[in-house]
Amino acid sequence: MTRAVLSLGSNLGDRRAHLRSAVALLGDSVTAISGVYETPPWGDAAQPPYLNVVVIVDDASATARDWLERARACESAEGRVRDPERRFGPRTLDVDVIDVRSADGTPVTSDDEELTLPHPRAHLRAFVLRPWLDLEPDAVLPGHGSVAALLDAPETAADLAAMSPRPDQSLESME
Ligand SMILES: Nc1ncnc2c1ncn2[C@@H]1O[C@H](COP(=O)(O)OP(=O)(O)OP(=O)(O)O)[C@@H](O)[C@H]1O
Ligand SMILES: Nc1nc2c(c(=O)[nH]1)N=C(CO)CN2
Repeated sequence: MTRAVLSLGSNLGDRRAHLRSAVALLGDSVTAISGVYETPPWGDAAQPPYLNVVVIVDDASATARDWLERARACESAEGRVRDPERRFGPRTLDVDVIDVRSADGTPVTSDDEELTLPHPRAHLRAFVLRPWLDLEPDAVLPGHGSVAALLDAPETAADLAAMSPRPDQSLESME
């Protein structure tokens, strides 16, 4: 497997610094970084807004499981503490594996609780779909259709309207 779409989010501490550190840790595998968006918290409203980006990563030797391990390593490096009482609560860094493709472009699917692919809630999250669409206007989320259509759906409308581009927080100079 070679290519993955990762969603990075932060709403505690120096949010941009956490995102930057994660991109640096992912290293040469990063092939594209979206613009940064300020986004309303999804799933648990009583927390500060997030900064979110999507990155595309590519590594011919990486399995889907390797992308999960790398995502977890980024979260640990940024001091992510899990609160068992708040599934979608605040965090220094969240890195989710959204979509993985094998070398020929075939989507990798998995029902494993440890690694579900595509990510089971990505189709409901404007904070994933909007920056992904910026990078790949023809993107498709396997099992759910085009990312552009998902962003037109009522499920994502309110969050899409409430999120805003933050060019002042851009990570692009790291590419
Ligand atoms: N596609 C995936 N990407 C990241 N983690 C996943 C994925 N599928 C399953 N998991 C599992 O989900 C567990 C919980 O992850 P985490 O605490 O980051 O969840 P969350 O970010 O609060 O919620 P969400 O998964 O909805 O983004 C992880 O330990 C991981 O093993
Ligand atoms: N806006 C936004 N909301 C979230 C995010 C995130 O990255 N951005 N991550 C979460 C963890 O699942 C829960 N809610």
